[in-house]
Amino acid sequence: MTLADLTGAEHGYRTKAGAVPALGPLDLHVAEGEFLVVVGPSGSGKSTLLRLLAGFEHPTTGEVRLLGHPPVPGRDVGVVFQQPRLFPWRTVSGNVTAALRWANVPKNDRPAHTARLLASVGLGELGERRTWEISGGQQQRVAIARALAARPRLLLMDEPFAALDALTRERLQEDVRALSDEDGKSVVFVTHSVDEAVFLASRVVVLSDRPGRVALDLPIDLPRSGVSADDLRGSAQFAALRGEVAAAVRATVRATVS
Ligand SMILES: Nc1ncnc2c1ncn2[C@@H]1O[C@H](COP(=O)(O)OP(=O)(O)OP(=O)(O)O)[C@@H](O)[C@H]1O
Repeated sequence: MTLADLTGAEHGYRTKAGAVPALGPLDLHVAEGEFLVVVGPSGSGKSTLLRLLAGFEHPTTGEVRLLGHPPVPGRDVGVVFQQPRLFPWRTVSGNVTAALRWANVPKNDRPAHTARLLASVGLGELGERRTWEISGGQQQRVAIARALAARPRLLLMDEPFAALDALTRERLQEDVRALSDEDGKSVVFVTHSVDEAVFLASRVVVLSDRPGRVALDLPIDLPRSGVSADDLRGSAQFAALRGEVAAAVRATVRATVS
């Protein structure tokens, strides 16, 4: 079954200076279990695409459907942003428990769910810390656990690792890849990094310059188990796919400049 569908979807923002066309028209279908990574130049409408899927914005024309219906904010989707946006007055556990409360998980079940979610993002030992007592990478792990709390059918991630150092970023990529594979979780993930896109994705879409349209739609058939992350990143197949995506991104930028 198709999980999410954009059909002839366009979005423009109204500003004092007039309408700003941001995205589309776009036909894009996200299948159940897919890890779709969207790459494109700055301003090509990647965040707008996520906002449409989350139901934060409605298309100016065309249709957006999630499980066959217009998306409703907070229902069926979890969102992770570039900044973790945690509640500083709560502990790490408290941040996840709050999300479980919003998801109407019964009070007695919340401690066990919180422990399971924190363990799944590698934070089993840090539940009692305050959010300022953990690193940026760990804060982003809390944000992921919080987004998963409501068991969303679709996880939307908007450049979630952009502010992290290179090593932390690679560790988080490996963990998110494994997490989505174990869970069969459907993900739409936005990044500027071609390496990150090819490593994470089961499919990469490159958007053209604003208003973004599909410039490349490429299945990524890299093995999702049985190979170490280092071997995968060093493989000839990875290099070939990276080359193909990078060429499409360069072409969108050239089209903008010329
Ligand atoms: N609230 C808004 N009001 C007016 N214009 C907006 C608004 N949000 C985004 N835009 C414009 O819409 C276009 C697409 O923005 P969007 O944030 O979706 O792009 P993006 O690809 O995510 O960019 P980046 O890679 O820089 O984060 C841009 O030209 C942007 O300036």
